Amino acid sequence: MLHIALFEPEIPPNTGNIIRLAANTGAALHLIEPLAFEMDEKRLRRAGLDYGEFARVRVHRDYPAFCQAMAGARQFALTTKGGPAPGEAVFEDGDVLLFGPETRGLPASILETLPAERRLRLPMVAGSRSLNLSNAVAATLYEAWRQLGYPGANRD
Ligand SMILES: C[S@@+](CC[C@H](N)C(=O)[O-])C[C@H]1O[C@@H](n2cnc3c(N)ncnc32)[C@H](O)[C@@H]1O
Repeated sequence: MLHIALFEPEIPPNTGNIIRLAANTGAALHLIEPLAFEMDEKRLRRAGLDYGEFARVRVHRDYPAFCQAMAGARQFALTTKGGPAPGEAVFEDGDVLLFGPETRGLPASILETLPAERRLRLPMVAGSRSLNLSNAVAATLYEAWRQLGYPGANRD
């Protein structure tokens, strides 16, 4: 299973899109606190999500707690300051795809802990600043899932 991790996400509709994306692809979703919003069932329903989609979401109290929970898993950080594109990485079952908050990106203190080949950047044309968070997650997750052969997918 692939793991998506959102570090301190700020914008509820982005997280809502990513909850649906995780449910659609069989990925696990990890939200790393503090969150800029509440994740209760009533709000999720209002956002068009159902409880089944929320069931695969785990909330972690901070980044060290997340690392402890995911000990042994390889983390790939997605950053506008990164190097190789996701298509140049080789993903494995159990990998973590880690994304930063909408207004700040991932802090240097986290990026510095990862080797350069695990800091990835989605290519953009010159002059672009960044992709929307949920688009960045979708593009990266689909590349990783493709590399694994789309396990669990109904391909009829
Ligand atoms: C809206 S962006 C953050 C923008 C922030 N000002 C920055 O430069 O990092 C939110 C998150 O989406 C991901 N992201 C957006 N565009 C990306 C890109 N071109 N390559 C890799 N990750 C990207 C990163 O994880 C980023 O932290």
